[in-house]
Amino acid sequence: MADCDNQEESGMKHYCGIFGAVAVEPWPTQLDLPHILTLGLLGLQHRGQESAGIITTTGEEGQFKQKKGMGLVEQIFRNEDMIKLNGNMGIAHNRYSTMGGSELLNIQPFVVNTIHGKIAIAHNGEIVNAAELRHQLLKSGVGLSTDSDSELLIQLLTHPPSCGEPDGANWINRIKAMMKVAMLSYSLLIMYKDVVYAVRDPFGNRPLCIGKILPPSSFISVDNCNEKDVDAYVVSSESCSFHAIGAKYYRDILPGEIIEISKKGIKSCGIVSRPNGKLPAFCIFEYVYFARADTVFESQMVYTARQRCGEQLAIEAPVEADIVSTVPESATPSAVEYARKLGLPYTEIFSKNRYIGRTFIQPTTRLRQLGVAKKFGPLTDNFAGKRIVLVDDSIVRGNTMQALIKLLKKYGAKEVHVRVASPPIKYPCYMGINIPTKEELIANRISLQDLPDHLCADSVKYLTIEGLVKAIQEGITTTGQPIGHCTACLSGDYPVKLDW
Ligand SMILES: O=P(O)(O)OC[C@H]1O[C@H](OP(=O)(O)OP(=O)(O)O)[C@H](O)[C@@H]1O
Ligand SMILES: NC(=O)CC[C@H](N)C(=O)O
Ligand code: SF4
Ligand SMILES: [Mg+2]
Repeated sequence: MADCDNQEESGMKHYCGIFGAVAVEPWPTQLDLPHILTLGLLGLQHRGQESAGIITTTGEEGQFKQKKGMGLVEQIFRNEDMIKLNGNMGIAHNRYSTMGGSELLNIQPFVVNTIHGKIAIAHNGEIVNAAELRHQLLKSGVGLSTDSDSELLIQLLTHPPSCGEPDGANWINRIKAMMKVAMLSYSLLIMYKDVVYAVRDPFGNRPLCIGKILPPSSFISVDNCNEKDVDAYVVSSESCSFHAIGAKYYRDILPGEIIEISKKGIKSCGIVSRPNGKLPAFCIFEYVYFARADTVFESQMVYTARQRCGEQLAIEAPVEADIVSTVPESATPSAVEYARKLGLPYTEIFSKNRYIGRTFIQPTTRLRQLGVAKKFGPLTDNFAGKRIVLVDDSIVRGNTMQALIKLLKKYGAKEVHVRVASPPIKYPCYMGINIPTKEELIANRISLQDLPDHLCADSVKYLTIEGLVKAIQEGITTTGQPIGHCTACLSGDYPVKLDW
């Protein structure tokens, strides 16, 4: 049996969070925009912990104010920064780097000067044809100052579209021209003078939704309110960030849609279609693991979608046991529902230290070999002598699962049956998620047959791809829109043909 105790990395990481806010007229707004943006970013902290930035403007003279820094939101934005960032609108970004190192230079939002004034951009995703776009831009005489793919998008926007601009800058046409050449994935916020544009790539690979801040005493519904009832519009990678600022989820931005937000309200400026009538490819792992459970995507709460995955897992892979438990956090809704479906008691067996982050400095070898014991403590009384079903949302390298089972067995578990609420991850992702190389993925290293032995488990079963897609799509109630999800890391079926 291979020993993974000295490997600490776990999970699929690297996805950014973007957040924007525009106060409605009259300007100057009475709202505290810098705090709204900071709290918005804080609600998206799980999506990016390397660095963060906020850019605001009064929207009047085209000037931007900015604050950027390495680290967590709380460490970067201080009260004195809030005063300096005062404005009527702004965009913000939490970063996990996918292209371009994790350093000051690459912190977003990016700003450039154009012939019409400054523009700023915040990007979540990864451009799959970045190498080709970089080459074309450099060849056309554009100088680039970073290795980031997001800089390519802002540089593309500085170019007037081929149809020309007889009446001055036409940002919708520029955005559409950029969307024609930049291949997924991107959810974007673009700020220019007194307008923020919110954009999702035609496949809708990364999420983006709109919320409304209504007056605190308002009883008006978010769907039926007039524009004059709204204090501000907010845009976010996930609706979970709306709770802390008193905003209500209004709707998702559709795949390929361009939304214009100004002090007058929001306006949809059209939808850029996908090639050959292909279906959308919203990342299914946003549901499985990335997003916070209280987020709403495609009209359903992530927690509820995860519950359905657990229910489907119970249908596909039942097992006789005394208790069902979770690998906290993101697997919990699936575990709870797996237990309910099979009529087994759900019991917590781990206490998780929530303060162990990714930036934890590598300690000495002796301490490092304690592996996940730094992250999880066993609740021994709850499981000693019992047959356990341990549910996790995903297995990537297998480090977490192997170490946890060893811990459970060491403290007296009788049997441990692993049930995974998503299928084996076999392929890399080129769309903004840093999945380990093919060779590091446990599904490519160890056969299903040998996996229980490798993990020290009594049995291991995964949810099927069909089961996962069914569980996710069943809860989507929006009508009239095509539904489709990317499952490329599970199936090898990528939304666009890749050249490498
Ligand atoms: O197979 P591995 O490479 O070890 O990674 C898999 C684990 O990583 C993730 O959890 P994570 O601890 O990142 O966060 P969570 O609290 O959201 O579950 C995921 O939920 C699995 O538990
Ligand atoms: N994870 C992301 O969405 C990253 C955005 C962009 N590719 C960057 O590296 O900055
Ligand atoms: S390959 Fe996997 S992680 Fe990447 S976008 Fe598709 S479903 Fe999401
Ligand atoms: Mg986990």
